[in-house]
Amino acid sequence: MSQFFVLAPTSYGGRGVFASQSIPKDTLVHTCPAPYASVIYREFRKEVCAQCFDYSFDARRNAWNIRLDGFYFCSDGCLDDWKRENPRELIADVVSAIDRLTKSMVKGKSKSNLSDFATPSPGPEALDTIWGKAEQYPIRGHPVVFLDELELEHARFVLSGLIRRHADESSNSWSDMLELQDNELHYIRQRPGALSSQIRVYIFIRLVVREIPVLSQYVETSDSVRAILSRDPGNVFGIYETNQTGDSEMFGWCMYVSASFFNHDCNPNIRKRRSGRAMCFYTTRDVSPAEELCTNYISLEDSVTERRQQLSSNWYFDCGCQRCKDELSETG
Ligand SMILES: C[S@@+](CC[C@H](N)C(=O)[O-])C[C@H]1O[C@@H](n2cnc3c(N)ncnc32)[C@H](O)[C@@H]1O
Repeated sequence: MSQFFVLAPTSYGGRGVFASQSIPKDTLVHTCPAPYASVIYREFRKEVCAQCFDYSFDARRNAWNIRLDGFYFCSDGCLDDWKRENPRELIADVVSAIDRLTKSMVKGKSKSNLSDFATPSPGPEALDTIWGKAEQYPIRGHPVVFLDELELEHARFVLSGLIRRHADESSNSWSDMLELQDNELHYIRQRPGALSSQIRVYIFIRLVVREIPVLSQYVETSDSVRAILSRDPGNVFGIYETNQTGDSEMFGWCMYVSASFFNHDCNPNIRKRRSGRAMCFYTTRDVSPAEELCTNYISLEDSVTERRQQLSSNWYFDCGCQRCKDELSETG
């Protein structure tokens, strides 16, 4: 995997990343060059470069930067990189299908047709049955399923993953993505309404791709959409400005596959830094061989109770780090 580390099981939380040698402070130990799937929130789409995710609105000229097919770029270099790395015509077809369908959504309509998908605290079998029903839901002859703003962002995120799957068909990138931890049950059990929301997203995606055969093959069953949706919670990274200040805004979110194996520690020894499209990890102190390399998923300034609460409700795990153990024993 890397000259610096190996992936191995931990005693407390699935797999982790362990140093395979001594690593000095401030070493770049890993770069994940690009996300597998990503979305920039609608309100930032004209202001954030679609390629390098930098805030690129030119306020001095009060003008948008370079534009192509509804995407905005900070430079010709970013535009060229984007054209080289992405299937432009396919993306344009998806964007125009989303725009068309969004215009014909009628608020409140069709939500009621989907009420039989709601169920409290389902087990794995109940989930399979519900998703099976969603696959049979007739999309023709019904009003377009209504998605709220965040559901639309989820649909865009999943579609970016399906487009990536198609574009990278000759590589192992889809099977690599499937290696990420699946958090479906935790997420759905903790968030009432999450399952019916995911089903609406799936049905909307079926509508988006119904005239796009290279993508419609991936939604005949719900497996691929479900695979992305169930790896989104607990694995994705927010897109923030690179020179992050305390009050920096989140522009959207990304799924970085090889960057998602670092566990959390409330006393981490690596830090992440986005560099354009890439996510980079640096050591924050000297690391010994066999030490686990851990980053932090949350702010480290909060109390042990607050940190554990955040990790439990937003990341779906009870933190097993040494700092939590020490502070919990101090607080009794
Ligand atoms: C982004 S993944 C990290 C890689 C993961 N361990 C795996 O095997 O794919 C986040 C998940 O790792 C586990 N995890 C990470 N940090 C942890 C910690 N400090 N305590 C307990 N579990 C942790 C949790 O299951 C969490 O949902």
